Amino acid sequence: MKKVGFIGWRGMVGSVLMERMTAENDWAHIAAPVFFTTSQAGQLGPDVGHGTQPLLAADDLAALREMDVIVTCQGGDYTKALHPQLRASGWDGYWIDAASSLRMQPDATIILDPVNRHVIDAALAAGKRDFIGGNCTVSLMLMALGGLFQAGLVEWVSAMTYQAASGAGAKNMRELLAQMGALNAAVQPLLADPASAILDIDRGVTATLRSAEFPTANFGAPLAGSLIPWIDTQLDNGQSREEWKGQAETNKILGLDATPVPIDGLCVRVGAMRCHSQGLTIKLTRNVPMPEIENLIAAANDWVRVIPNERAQTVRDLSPAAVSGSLTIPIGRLRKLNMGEQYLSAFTVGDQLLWGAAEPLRRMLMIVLNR
Ligand SMILES: NC(=O)C1=CN([C@@H]2O[C@H](COP(=O)(O)OP(=O)(O)OC[C@H]3O[C@@H](n4cnc5c(N)ncnc54)[C@H](OP(=O)(O)O)[C@@H]3O)[C@@H](O)[C@H]2O)C=CC1
Ligand SMILES: N[C@@H](CC(=O)OP(=O)(O)O)C(=O)O
Repeated sequence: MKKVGFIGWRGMVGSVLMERMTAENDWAHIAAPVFFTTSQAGQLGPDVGHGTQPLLAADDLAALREMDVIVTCQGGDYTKALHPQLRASGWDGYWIDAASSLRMQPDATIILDPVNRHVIDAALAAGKRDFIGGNCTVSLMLMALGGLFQAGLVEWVSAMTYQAASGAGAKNMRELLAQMGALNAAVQPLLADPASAILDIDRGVTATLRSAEFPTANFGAPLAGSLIPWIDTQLDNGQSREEWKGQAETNKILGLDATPVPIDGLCVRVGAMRCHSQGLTIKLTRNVPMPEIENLIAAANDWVRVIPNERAQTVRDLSPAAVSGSLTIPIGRLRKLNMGEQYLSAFTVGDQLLWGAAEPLRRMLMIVLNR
């Protein structure tokens, strides 16, 4: 059995990974998992059915080099610091990583096996060793639209996103709730009085959103009762880095770098907790009837679910509230747009901590362990 080391296992993404591995009984495939830490070396690690062992230091190169497989959810700074040292030392184990740092490196493969198992298998056969989870928005879009890409039906995509607080980290999720609480508290007496005027309540909310005391240390702006139309850093061409990832990562995942499909849009942070939603405009390469489109999308993988373009089911099933904590990828609002028969609209929602982060890593680990 291969030796597997875990770094970042107690963070938000790492905890979801641990939960999923337990739910799928994955620990049975690992003789003695080794847990590392950047801050708690020597303390007892988690018990995943093999007893507890002291945590090892995550910068202990000798201990890391003992591993056949390293799975890290620790973040990009850790990857940038340790991965080059390990490879320079001659370590040729499998590196499975949630961080973005290595994704576009020529030797790295972006993993989303329900969509690109053929790319992963080719990389393994070619002796590649770096397998990196994709950007959450990209992975969730591909889980939803994989059937259309597979059929060669996508000429281009414009994605307008509605991204959850969790994508910015655990502290940001707390800050969103603190903002919600502050807004409610500011107008509580007026809310409790059914005779109060709604415009007075609204004035109180707006004043609170704009007040210096409103908690914005992590987001840098109000999110509850508002939104933030910029995610990640600014690029010279006017895109945000999150928007740039759409085309770059999608084409790398699909192995289409030679003839890339154009993908662009606007990425927006909204007050959802852990589900990213996306409104998609798709230009098809040819006019295909709606039932065929729906069949292609639905048949692409075991998690995508087509929601009929009908009000009651859409409101019930196509929202962060419905999807949070589940692996299901609903896609709905499917219809041809006024622009013409080759223009398709779609709306999809996905849990960004599951298919957006932890699940592709978990599945890649199982692919490697079962080789
Ligand atoms: N958040 C997301 O949506 C996504 C994140 N990623 C990637 O995953 C990386 C990790 O993200 P995320 O899980 O959100 O990061 P977290 O901040 O939740 O965890 C990162 C590390 O912080 C340390 N830590 C310190 N205090 C605590 C505490 N009280 N509870 C838990 N951990 C603590 C842990 O390291 P230690 O045990 O060593 O102290 C932990 O591994 C990101 O940097 C990114 O590269 C990828 C896709 C999506
Ligand atoms: N940038 C994403 C989360 C994330 O971690 O993305 P990446 O893995 O590409 O850095 C968001 O804010 O929603």
